[in-house]
Amino acid sequence: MEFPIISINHLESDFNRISSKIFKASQDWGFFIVTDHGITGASRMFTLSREFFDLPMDVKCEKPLNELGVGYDGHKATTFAASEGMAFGLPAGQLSQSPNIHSWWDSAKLREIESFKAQCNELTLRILPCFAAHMGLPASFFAASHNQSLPGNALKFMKYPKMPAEPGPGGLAARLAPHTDWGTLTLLFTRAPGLEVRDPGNSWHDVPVVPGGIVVNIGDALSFWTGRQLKSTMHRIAWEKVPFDQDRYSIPYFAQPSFETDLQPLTGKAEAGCKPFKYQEYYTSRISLTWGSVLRGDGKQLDVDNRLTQYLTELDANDVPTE
Ligand SMILES: O=C(O)CCC(=O)C(=O)O
Ligand SMILES: [Fe+2]
Repeated sequence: MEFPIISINHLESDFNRISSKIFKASQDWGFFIVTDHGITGASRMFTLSREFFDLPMDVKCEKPLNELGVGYDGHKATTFAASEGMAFGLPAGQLSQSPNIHSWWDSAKLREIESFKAQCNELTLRILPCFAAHMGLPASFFAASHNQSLPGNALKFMKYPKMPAEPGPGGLAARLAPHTDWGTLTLLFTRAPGLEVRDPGNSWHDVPVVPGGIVVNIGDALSFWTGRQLKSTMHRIAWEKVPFDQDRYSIPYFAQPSFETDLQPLTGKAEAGCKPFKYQEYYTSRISLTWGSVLRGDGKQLDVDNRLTQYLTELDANDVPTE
């Protein structure tokens, strides 16, 4: 089974053909890679990411991640993730007003982040109409709920630091445990292998590294909203896929609908237990499951991880046959 790689150079002029490929890949895999997307500046983002993560830990920790998805999400070496992150949430143009950005991110750097976020947002607004078109909906149907109000779309710099030794049996499960994303679409910038996804046959499949390509995946919100016509697919970064003595960097961009978006299943398996709810309800439950202890500052991460693992297992059981 070939992992879908789709050039979107002529998306607007050859809309039916290219949007069909995107729709089909999202139904079958929930994942695909886009090339010829026009986004520039990813290298500069990786440079900023490295420079920031190289700062001393106590400096980075001054502004820990908040519930609006802004700040440093560090110290994580748990059963869920062995990573640190710097998240830039909020709707377009609002970062400079956030009290949660460390001063190392001066106004010039924040302008660069905002302009990269704006390019990612534009790409999101090009891809979302592909789904609407194939579901008999107005082109702007999904796009209209994005980016004007909270929570906005989040760019996140991620570093999975190298480890002093290979984790043994019973040690950390993965650099990033199997999970689904919460929002509508994720764009992932990465140059390093390591990401695996569930393929349509439910086996783990390596996501190829395509130079200049962006990995795109469907998140839970879009999957619920489309009555699970589009798949929100489990993905992970296993230890064996990245040498333990190497750092790994990546930059996901998480597009999200506004909090008040009603995720009423539009079509499909609405009757199969998909109850309607607002995106805010889902966001709040996922943020507390994933980052609860980070936000409370009590360090009880393991407990949170167990609940998240259980929750994701249940979600997985609804979506795909168990092994
Ligand atoms: O770092 C990666 O390649 C994947 C990141 C990811 O899946 C996530 O942050 O949700
Ligand atoms: Fe993810």
